Amino acid sequence: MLLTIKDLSVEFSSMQQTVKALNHVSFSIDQGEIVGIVGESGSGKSVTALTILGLLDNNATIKNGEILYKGRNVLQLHKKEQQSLRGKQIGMIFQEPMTALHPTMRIGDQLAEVIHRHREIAYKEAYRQAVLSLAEVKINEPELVARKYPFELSGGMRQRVVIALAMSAPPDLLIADEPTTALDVTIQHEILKLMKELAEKRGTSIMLITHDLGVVAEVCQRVVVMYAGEVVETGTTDEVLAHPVHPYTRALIGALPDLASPDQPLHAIPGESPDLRNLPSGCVFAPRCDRALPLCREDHPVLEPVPGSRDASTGTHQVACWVR
Ligand SMILES: Nc1ncnc2c1ncn2[C@@H]1O[C@H](COP(=O)(O)OP(=O)(O)OP(=O)(O)O)[C@@H](O)[C@H]1O
Ligand code: NI
Repeated sequence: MLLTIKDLSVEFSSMQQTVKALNHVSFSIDQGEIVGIVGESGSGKSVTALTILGLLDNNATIKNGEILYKGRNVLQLHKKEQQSLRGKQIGMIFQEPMTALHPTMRIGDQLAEVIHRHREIAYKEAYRQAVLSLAEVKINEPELVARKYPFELSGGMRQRVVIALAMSAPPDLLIADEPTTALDVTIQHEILKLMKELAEKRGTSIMLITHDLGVVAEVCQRVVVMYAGEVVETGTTDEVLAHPVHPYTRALIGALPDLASPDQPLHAIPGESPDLRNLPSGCVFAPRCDRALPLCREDHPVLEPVPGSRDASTGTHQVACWVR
């Protein structure tokens, strides 16, 4: 495994209250694998990414767990080592491409600068490779674009540049947090396809954070479904989409726009996610669950292999639900 997260719990203290953002989160990402992390707003997707990257806010405390990257616990690295891990071994892409770009530096220079630093090659050669990397992310007329400033490009073009930057080291793992959310739908598909192609070509793993199960279905081999700071279901994308077990996963699938009958309204999931300052003692989803038993309100279910599932032999399909 390239990345293994074991039993990770993270809390934030703000205004004398404790927000339990992550509770015993465990999952792993294999070499070359594209894994989707899906869940509604506030489920802990970004906090998971920021913990891996060592970028948590100062009011965060890691209460429990470890994050093994190539067998080393990144939570025990010094600031300097974490910094060199970021960018060089683990690339990052966030929702808003402008935040990753220097506003007053030409595209080619930004890329060349990073390539020069990471690959330790002369600047002139780095610039030549920068132009090549623009061509690799399917930017037409790369020499011309290299001489432009970020504001001169469209949102989709900027995100392509950010992908080129993030892949320049080149990293073994790319963490992409809602990389296409700010883009319009046709551009979204192009960017996802590009990320998938590049990852396959280079053997890069991707942790793709999204609230959109449709995105997961399009590019991810495996999926981790999060709810209120917990992993509630995980497995191969095919298995989880075809045989979802957790009522929350089922609800997410039910909320997908039905391509066969586009006139159907979207099914929103009724109810609200729990208050992370005051979590229920039983299952976190029980208050919204239409199949909840008395047991579900009392006892907290943990992730366990789904009995009888196609993947049961390898134990990859797992669910945290009493009604499985
Ligand atoms: N610095 C912080 N201080 C206090 N609470 C925080 C802080 N950062 C995150 N949180 C809380 O942690 C929880 C998880 O947040 P996170 O950003 O991981 O959600 P998410 O799944 O990425 O949601 P979204 O889809 O909206 O990006 C939220 O309730 C959020 O309010
Ligand atoms: Ni987020």
